[in-house]
Amino acid sequence: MARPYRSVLYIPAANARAMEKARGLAADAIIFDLEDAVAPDAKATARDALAQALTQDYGPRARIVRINALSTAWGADDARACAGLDIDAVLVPKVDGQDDLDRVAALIPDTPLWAMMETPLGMLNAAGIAAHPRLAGMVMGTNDLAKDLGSRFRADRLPMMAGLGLCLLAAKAEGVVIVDGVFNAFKDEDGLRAECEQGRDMGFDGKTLIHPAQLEIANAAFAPTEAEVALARRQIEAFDAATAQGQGVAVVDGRIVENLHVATARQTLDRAQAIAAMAQ
Ligand SMILES: CC(C)(COP(=O)(O)OP(=O)(O)OC[C@H]1O[C@@H](n2cnc3c(N)ncnc32)[C@H](O)[C@@H]1OP(=O)(O)O)[C@@H](O)C(=O)NCCC(=O)NCCSC(=O)C[C@H](O)C(=O)O
Ligand SMILES: [Mg+2]
Repeated sequence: MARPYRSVLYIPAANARAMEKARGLAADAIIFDLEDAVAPDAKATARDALAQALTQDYGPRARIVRINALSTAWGADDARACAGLDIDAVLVPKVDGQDDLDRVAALIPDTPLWAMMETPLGMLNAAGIAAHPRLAGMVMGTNDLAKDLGSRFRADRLPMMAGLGLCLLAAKAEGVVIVDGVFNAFKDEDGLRAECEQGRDMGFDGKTLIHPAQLEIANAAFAPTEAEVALARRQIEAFDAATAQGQGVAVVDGRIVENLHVATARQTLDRAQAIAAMAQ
């Protein structure tokens, strides 16, 4: 992961004030939304407002545009408009399979694609979607998924686990970024913190967010803690010392450290470094 994606903030492209405000917010990435957060009558003006907003400097924050599906009246125009924008990725909603990405790729020559993972078919085809040559990231769409599953919202997200797990496996197998779905109750800090911790434990790179008040909690949850960074350094030092003496295993805090643990430790340090670079 060359850059962090702890906090990925949705902003309706019809909301000029929010797009301006985001230039100073502590988000690792921004999703400028032309899809569900924009009313049908506002789609065309939102597209124009977005093009204007993207002439501004968003600093180190990744800029991602969520277009409408090509099956809608707006999708093709959104895709063509993206081809001329200075952005990091185009996010395609309701991806069921590779064909959906092929169709968008044909309209947008070079920009990396991200996929909204939010339909039952998308879950079942996650491996193929992750393997698409233009795909660079996946975003869980847990609201649409719950709608299609007919599932209830639960704090432990048990009904979501099969879908979350399939998408995580697919993303990790292909080495693409994967961020968790939104937490709708944006004033419930404890609920958000718990869901971020769960997502971090599962292996997500970060969380999609709907309000600036959610940024701090997600940024903290998906960053390595000071203790994790310190442990990673000690593991690397201990392993280096062990190998210098011809041994393949070290022991730190009563636990073995082998080369695979060193790989994880290096990832932790790389992640901490990428996060520190965001603040500069
Ligand atoms: C949820 C909101 C409608 C709340 O808006 P509002 O009532 O304006 O909130 P506040 O008054 O508390 O706002 C305080 C200030 O923060 C700015 N603000 C608010 N939201 C954002 C934002 N997302 N990005 C940047 N800035 C934001 C306000 O402008 C205020 O600024 P100031 O004037 O300086 O005080 C609103 O937060 C909102 O619209 N959120 C985004 C909703 C959205 O994008 N939804 C679609 C994505 S979720 C989804 O589709 C999931 C997926 O597809 C799935 O299936 O699960
Ligand atoms: Mg959705």
